[in-house]
Amino acid sequence: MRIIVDANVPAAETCFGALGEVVRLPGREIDAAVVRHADALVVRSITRVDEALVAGSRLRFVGTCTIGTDHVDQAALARHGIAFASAPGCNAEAVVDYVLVSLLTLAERQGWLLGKRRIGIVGVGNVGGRLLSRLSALGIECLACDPPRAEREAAPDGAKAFSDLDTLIDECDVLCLHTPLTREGPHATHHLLGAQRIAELAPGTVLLNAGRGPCVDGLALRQRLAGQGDIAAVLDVWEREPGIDAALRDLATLATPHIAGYSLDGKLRGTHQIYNALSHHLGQPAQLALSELLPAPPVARLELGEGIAPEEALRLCARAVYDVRRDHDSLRREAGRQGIAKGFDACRADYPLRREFVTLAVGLHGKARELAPLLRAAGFAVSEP
Ligand SMILES: NC(=O)C1=CN([C@@H]2O[C@H](COP(=O)(O)OP(=O)(O)OC[C@H]3O[C@@H](n4cnc5c(N)ncnc54)[C@H](O)[C@@H]3O)[C@@H](O)[C@H]2O)C=CC1
Ligand SMILES: O=C(O)C(=O)[C@H](O)COP(=O)(O)O
Repeated sequence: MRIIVDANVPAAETCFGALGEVVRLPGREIDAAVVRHADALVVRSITRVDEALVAGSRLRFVGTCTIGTDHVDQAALARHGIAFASAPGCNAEAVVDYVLVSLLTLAERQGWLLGKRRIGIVGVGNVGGRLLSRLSALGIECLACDPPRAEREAAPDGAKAFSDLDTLIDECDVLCLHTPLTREGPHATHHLLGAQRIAELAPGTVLLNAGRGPCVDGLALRQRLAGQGDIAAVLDVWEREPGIDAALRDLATLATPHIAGYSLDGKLRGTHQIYNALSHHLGQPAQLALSELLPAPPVARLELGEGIAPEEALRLCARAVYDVRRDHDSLRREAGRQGIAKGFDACRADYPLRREFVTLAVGLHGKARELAPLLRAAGFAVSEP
């Protein structure tokens, strides 16, 4: 059994080595010639899995260790009788950490309080739903937009859990996009934020996209940022990755190379979900538990004494786990050194160790104990001695 695995999949040998011979390759080098003599293929989001890749191969299983599946032509796999699995929700907590750190960073730079902003969440699935829960627990006012869910979950009394996108644009200070990329159907998301909606954003709005790049019209956004300069953008995903628009990157307040979900925890969950799926496909029991793959966190504990303001405490704890400014700076630096596309990929291939908020235990002392509900709501493990 020959299993081709993307070189960016952590713990590949540990997991898939138990099921067959593992051959590791950079995702962009996985082509039809490589796949021809493989039985299983394990990818991340940068390998386009389509008719041209799989036709003529003896593949029986394809797994993507990612949430997004827009790089996989599932109809082509079905035509060739190839089983498919993805990893729903695997890195959703990491994306929520990314959003919180980014907004806390922006709040610090621009001099506002996150707690005073109204946040619109577009796409309320595994990522958006967790974001909504954490922000609501923090006492932050949120509006949620998810037309497919609104249709499925319409309440008999007509009560509305969801708003439409134009209401979010009118009423929110921050818009967070967490939609999949779809190009067809009544709720297609390609250029969901197109030129007209971008023109309608009120001055001062923050637009954060951690879904897929083509959900936003990058040219229209660049023109708005360059022309009026009165909104702010936090962009993790881009049209035409890795050859992204350098001018748009320069105009974004925070610009990162598609790493919102790149916690070690999230990546290992993705590997483990596909390991389970392939084991199941082969009719073998999965022997490895996820807990066996995760190391101890590098920063396990932080002690807070009194005298620290609530949002400052949040920012401090968040940055002890993950500081988004590092990823913003490394994209700029590596693009300068290697060119935009190579730099973008290099930042992702050599991504430093990052864990999730839940791995940080926060000790609270004296009056700082009052911060316990806030820090728990943000996702940290809090202990009050
Ligand atoms: N930047 C990054 O590193 C990452 C990006 N992602 C992206 O985020 C996307 C969302 O992830 P999950 O929440 O786990 O997916 P999910 O499938 O659990 O949720 C997506 C939600 O979007 C909703 N939706 C679909 N069309 C919509 C529209 N036109 N307007 C508003 N809502 C719409 C769906 O009904 C669903 O509830 C993924 O498909 C992936 O593309 C996911 C993980 C990491
Ligand atoms: O899970 C997803 O969906 C993502 O966007 C991934 O975090 C992207 O990671 P790569 O597949 O590009 O390594």
